[in-house]
Amino acid sequence: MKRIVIVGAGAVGSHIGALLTKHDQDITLLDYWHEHVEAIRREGVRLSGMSEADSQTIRVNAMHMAEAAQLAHQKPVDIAIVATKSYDTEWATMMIRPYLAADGFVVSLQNCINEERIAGIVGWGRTVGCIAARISVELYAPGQVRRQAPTGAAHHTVFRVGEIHGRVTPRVSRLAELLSLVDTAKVTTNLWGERWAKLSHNAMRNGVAAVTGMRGNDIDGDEAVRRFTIMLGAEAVQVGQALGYELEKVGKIDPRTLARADTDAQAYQAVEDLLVKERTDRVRGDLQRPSTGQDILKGRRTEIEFINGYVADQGRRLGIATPYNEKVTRLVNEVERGTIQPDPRHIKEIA
Ligand SMILES: NC(=O)C1=CN([C@@H]2O[C@H](COP(=O)(O)OP(=O)(O)OC[C@H]3O[C@@H](n4cnc5c(N)ncnc54)[C@H](OP(=O)(O)O)[C@@H]3O)[C@@H](O)[C@H]2O)C=CC1
Ligand SMILES: CC(C)(CO)C(=O)C(=O)O
Repeated sequence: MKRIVIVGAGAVGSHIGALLTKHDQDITLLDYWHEHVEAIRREGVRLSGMSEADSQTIRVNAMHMAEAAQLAHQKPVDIAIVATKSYDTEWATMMIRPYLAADGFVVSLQNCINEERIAGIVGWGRTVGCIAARISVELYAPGQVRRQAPTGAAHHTVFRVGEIHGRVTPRVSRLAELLSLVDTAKVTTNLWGERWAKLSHNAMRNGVAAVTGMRGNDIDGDEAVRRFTIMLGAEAVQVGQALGYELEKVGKIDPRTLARADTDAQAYQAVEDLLVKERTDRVRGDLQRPSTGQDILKGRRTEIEFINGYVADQGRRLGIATPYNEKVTRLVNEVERGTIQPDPRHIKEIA
């Protein structure tokens, strides 16, 4: 059996680690947050979801980051899943590197585009990417994770695992098989197109949640805020396409339509209809809050420079204007510094 260590047991890491453990996999969670690790050791990971039936408590092997050196006395790590925030990627990879098996590898199970950061430490050959599309989890108390997206059905694949070069290898096939114990999973031959599509999705929702303090369904329910998210998405897709990526769908939205939505009224309407429909169809629960919004509530650093900030940086490099992504990045920075408080008006006034 493969030994899997999850470095960064936040909402995503704890959720996946608990469900893999439930399916008898060899999982170790590794995290800095003392109370969280202690709560898991005492009581297990408490999962809840959109219905009562989703509630369960699973005992999981958890280690404090300060105990990581103990790994030297244990079975080498076959798969290290990095599920930290993007700004913690380098040290997390550096920390786990000495404990990897000879053929061990590191998987970025994060948002944003962190594979190059990981490859800089363990090499491209030991780097794998995995997108988690529509999992919507929140670590709202030590050891307690709530999910606000239904589990994937036949029409939606949650985990998309891919090699950097796009070929289907035994190790990514095996990883997708493992993740399918948690939810729907597949191997993608288009990791970069998936990554940029998810980045565009996050560019639409995460910064806006942080600046407004709004939850996912409220964002889609407000015409002015919704307009702003569509502009963000259009810019993000334009930049991704200019970089040469063949973007996959952004949520349910065709990227070519989204790219035109800032100038073409028909394209705009098509995107808006989909966003409104997602809300009606309840593709996310009412408690769902994009992770950057969760960070603000918790008074923690956000990944904004890796989401909207990154889109704006790449746009600048290519000579593509990204005023909406620039603006939301600046606003989130101000919220983080406490010079403004989260409020929908920051966005509504511009939109
Ligand atoms: N949440 C989601 O639905 C999704 C998230 N992602 C991505 O996955 C990656 C991990 O995100 P996510 O799991 O949401 O991150 P979390 O914010 O849940 O956890 C990240 C880390 O923050 C610390 N932490 C979290 N909450 C607290 C708290 N209240 N007090 C003290 N420390 C806390 C923990 O340890 P430490 O102290 O070591 O920082 C934890 O490992 C990111 O790249 C994110 O964008 C991708 C898809 C969906
Ligand atoms: C759930 C989703 C897609 C919301 O933007 C996400 O990835 C996040 O919260 O970071």
